[in-house]
Amino acid sequence: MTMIINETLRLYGPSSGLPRAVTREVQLGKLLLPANIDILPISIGLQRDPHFWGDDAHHFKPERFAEGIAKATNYTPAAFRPFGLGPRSCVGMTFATIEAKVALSMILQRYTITLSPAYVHSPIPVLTIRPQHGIQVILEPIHSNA
Ligand code: HEM
Repeated sequence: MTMIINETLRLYGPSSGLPRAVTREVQLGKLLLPANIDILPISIGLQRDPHFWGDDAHHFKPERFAEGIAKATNYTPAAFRPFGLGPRSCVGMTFATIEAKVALSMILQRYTITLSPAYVHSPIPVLTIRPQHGIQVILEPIHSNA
């Protein structure tokens, strides 16, 4: 389940970019950033970059996390940062991850989930990344008394 959550956050994490204030002139690779500007590094670009993730970067492949995040990113922490990075990273990361696992476990103990034929894949950024037309699924009870 951890691998599935990580892969979901890699491709469809709620945060598409993390705004940062540049307080002093800084060289960032080939770019010379002047002081007193705001920048928006796009996380979703890094998390889909074939340089880090390979030619199948756009495919949903949870098994790429089978040996952990460090191995999946080839030891490049900035390539996977759905909860940010560094001293201002998300304080709710552990809570959110556990909550997702508890909720999913409760659903999967009771139902099988199939994607509805009505589903249209169209993730869009509206403050956060979200499915433009919702996610229609078919839930079937596993036990007759569910
Ligand atoms: C899947 C769920 C969540 C995701 C993807 C997420 C993602 C993020 C991201 C990307 C940041 C910005 C980090 C940065 O600027 O480097 C952030 C900050 C923050 N998040 Fe979350 N978050 C989630 C859930 C939560 C929850 C459940 C809580 C509270 C219980 C929470 C509390 C915070 C707080 C307080 C900050 C600001 C930290 C700071 O500025 O020092 N988040 N989160």
